[in-house]
Amino acid sequence: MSQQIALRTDDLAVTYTGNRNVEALKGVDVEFPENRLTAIIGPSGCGKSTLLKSLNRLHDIQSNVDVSGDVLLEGRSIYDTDEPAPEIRRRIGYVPQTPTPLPLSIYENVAYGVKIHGDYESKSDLDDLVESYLRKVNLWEEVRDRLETPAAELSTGQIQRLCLARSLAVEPDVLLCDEVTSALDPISAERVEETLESLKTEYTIVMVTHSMDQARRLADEVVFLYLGELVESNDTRSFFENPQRERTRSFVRGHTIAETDGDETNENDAEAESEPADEPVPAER
Ligand SMILES: Nc1ncnc2c1ncn2[C@@H]1O[C@H](COP(=O)(O)OP(=O)(O)OP(=O)(O)O)[C@@H](O)[C@H]1O
Repeated sequence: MSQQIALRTDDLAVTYTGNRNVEALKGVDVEFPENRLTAIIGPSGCGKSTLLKSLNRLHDIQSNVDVSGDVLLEGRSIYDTDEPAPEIRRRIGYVPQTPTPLPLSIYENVAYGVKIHGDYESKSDLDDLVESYLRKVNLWEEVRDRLETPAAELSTGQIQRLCLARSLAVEPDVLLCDEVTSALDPISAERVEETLESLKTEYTIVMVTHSMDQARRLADEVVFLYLGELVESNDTRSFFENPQRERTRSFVRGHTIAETDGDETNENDAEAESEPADEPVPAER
């Protein structure tokens, strides 16, 4: 059965123009299948966040960023279009690393999203929708008795799930998640992972992560970037068990060793970044 493609890039290039030009993405062609979770991985500075932000035109709000090529949502350009950028960002939601609740109650944080989408007729409809989105992110049971308290009183992990609920409430087609567990303690991170696991059959999710373990656990597909270029993208099992490129093998091996040692930073980063992309790496020990 062939997989539907929700989102894809076409020769996407991004350059930061400032005191010096930084080519952060160089002609990237990558596909994100519908209702699957795709992890974007790669060493620090390889362009993961730049790619994620290109996928819903977040660079528009920054000066000094040149974007060329294209991003297509269900086959239609999100750059060459009359569709307003806020509507594009509603359809392709972005969840940042550090969650920021609105200075409102728990209820109103989610209701805010529903009101943007406008798909309710009565207060009771709104109540039902708020409950359903809080249930989707596994937060309902934890907050049902205190919906009117300020969202800021929740724990960071609960706030992250609340922000996910708010993003879902505008009914996006795609959800972009930028290292959404990295600011959380392990238990809160686990709850957010459980939430993403339950959402991924219903939404197309694209997630940047530094953790190979997290990519293995959660992702259906993996995209590996290196120095702004796409090295390899494949289903998760093939990616980790049968990488096609030497660069991928080297990166996965380095991370596996680092994570086994309890350090999720990539010990290979410095070494990897100093090597030209197509230089052969030593054979696996
Ligand atoms: N606003 C900016 N202005 C200039 N250069 C930038 C800007 N943002 C990112 N860069 C540069 O673009 C390149 C890619 O950065 P990006 O943040 O996309 O990498 P990343 O893979 O997400 O990194 P990390 O894993 O450390 O978060 C890096 O060289 C970075 O220094």
